[in-house]
Amino acid sequence: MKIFTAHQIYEADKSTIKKEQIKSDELMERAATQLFEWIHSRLRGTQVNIQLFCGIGNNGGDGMVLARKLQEHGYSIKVYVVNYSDKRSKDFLLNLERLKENKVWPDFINKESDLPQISPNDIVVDAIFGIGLNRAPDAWVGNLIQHINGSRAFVLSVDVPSGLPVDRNPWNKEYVIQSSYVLSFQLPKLVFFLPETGVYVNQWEIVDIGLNPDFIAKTDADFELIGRPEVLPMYRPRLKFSHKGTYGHSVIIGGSYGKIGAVQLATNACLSVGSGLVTAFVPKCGYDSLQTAVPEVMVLTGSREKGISEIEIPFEPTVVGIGVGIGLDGDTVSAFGNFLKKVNSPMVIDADGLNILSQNPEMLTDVPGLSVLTPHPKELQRLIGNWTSDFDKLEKAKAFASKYNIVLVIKGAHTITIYKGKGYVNTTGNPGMATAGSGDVLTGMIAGLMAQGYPSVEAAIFGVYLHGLAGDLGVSSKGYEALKASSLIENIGSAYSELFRQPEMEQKDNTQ
Ligand SMILES: NC(=O)C1=CN([C@@H]2O[C@H](COP(=O)(O)OP(=O)(O)OC[C@H]3O[C@@H](n4cnc5c(N)ncnc54)[C@H](O)[C@@H]3O)[C@@H](O)[C@H]2O)[C@@H](O)CC1
Ligand SMILES: Nc1ncnc2c1ncn2[C@@H]1O[C@H](COP(=O)(O)OP(=O)(O)O)[C@@H](O)[C@H]1O
Ligand SMILES: [K+]
Repeated sequence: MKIFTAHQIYEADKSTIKKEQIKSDELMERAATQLFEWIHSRLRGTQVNIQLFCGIGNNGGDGMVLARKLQEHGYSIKVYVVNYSDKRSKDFLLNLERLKENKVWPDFINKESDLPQISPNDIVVDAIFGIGLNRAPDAWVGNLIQHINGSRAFVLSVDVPSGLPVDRNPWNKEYVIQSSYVLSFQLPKLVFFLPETGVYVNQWEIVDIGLNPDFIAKTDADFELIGRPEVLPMYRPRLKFSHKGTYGHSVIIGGSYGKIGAVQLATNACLSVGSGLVTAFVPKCGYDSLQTAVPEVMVLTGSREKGISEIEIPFEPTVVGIGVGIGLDGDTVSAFGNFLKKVNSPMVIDADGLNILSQNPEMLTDVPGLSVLTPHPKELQRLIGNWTSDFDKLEKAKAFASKYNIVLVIKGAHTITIYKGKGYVNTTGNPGMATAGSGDVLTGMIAGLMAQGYPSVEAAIFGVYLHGLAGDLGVSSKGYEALKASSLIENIGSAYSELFRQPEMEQKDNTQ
């Protein structure tokens, strides 16, 4: 699903109004009716106090329509107009009048007003600001937002949490609604998925308001949300008359004394994701344990006992995954640099492989094009330098990936894969995966997919999705705390099956 900027959403609104020859208030009616249906199907008339806080723009207009519908269906409502400006939108005013015709008179809140009582049992509808927010809310509006946040009531935000701009970080972090649930119109917003701004959104859901599908299809987006519909077409089925040679020979290079487990996890994941053959290249100390732990994996060793000091692979691998557990010893760094000069096939580079590159940036030009680099935030910072916000980080990451013609996988709660100026935002995974070795598993999975012929960017997007799905299946039996990296590997097979589960059993993967 595409992720649009605020400007693109306004354009989509306009093109819908033009194409369908409707008036803007009809689109507002349509949007807010969907909000009403969502609430009504859950509350089914339950008498709970619903307090609606509406701004004076179109987000507030949505709130006005919603208030009218709730009132018409007998709900107990209290409506406030947060009167932060005299530039009221046309459709807001129209729907304010319609509400008054229904004999509902909102209270107007301004700078001098007392803050209304909100009980923890109330439902708050947050329709103060939408995607039109273009500066920090005034202090008194900020205080109201803080008051709502402090109420412990369930807060349902219309389109976006009020105070959260969609294309940048908030001006004032305190002046943003902490949403229990966001009903967002038509397309998801990038801020829902970034570490600094995603914290304002507990859960979200898309409300389809029928914006012009042709416009959406033909408009290029800088970011795309990756769910099952996006990854399914990437899947490469196994062929009846295939053999292990069809699915590539992966080589995983890494490990040092005390860190052989990283290679064990990566090779095992590589096999489990479907690589035809897997060879590990490790220092001598890793030989016995690897051969015992993963008998399917072939093992080559270097000449040293505890670390890698030269890398010789006596055949042409389909793909190389390098860096897990490899360490930063001087001889290892030289071996890594020399190997980069020799290798032609795209690689997956992780962990200390990335740290070696950060410390020796001249080596970056030897990284084969279309290689996949998989940094966690700290490793990314070492590679691209400091950033001032998540938006700045993404710009820098895009420039870095384009400069070296690589795929950059920025790992996190919503891992973002960057390639050719576009970002692909993952939707699977959970905090149970914040555990030692889960990144090693991802390295093996992406390498194993590349070995099978997935183009690098698809291997990264598909691998990240499948890795997160394996984690989601893992927690359903193990819980968050007990999930280990090896549990991810155990669940790779089920994750593949889950991809093809019938839609009627489907669950929405739209929670944080
Ligand atoms: N355009 C359409 O046809 C549709 C728009 N919809 C709603 O419209 C919203 C966008 O509406 P608007 O563009 O009117 O914008 P908002 O309702 O988000 O904001 C209202 C106006 O307040 C002003 N403003 C921005 N920041 C401010 C601040 N800090 N303090 C004081 N004033 C500030 C701006 O001029 C802005 O246009 C969407 O989020 C969505 O809820 C929906 O009704 C769906 C259809
Ligand atoms: N809170 C989280 N939600 C979803 N996925 C997570 C979360 N925390 C970590 N992960 C995933 O787990 C992996 C951790 O990788 P990494 O930090 O390299 O771990 P390690 O170095 O221990 O292998 C990444 O793929 C990341 O996206
Ligand atoms: K809002």
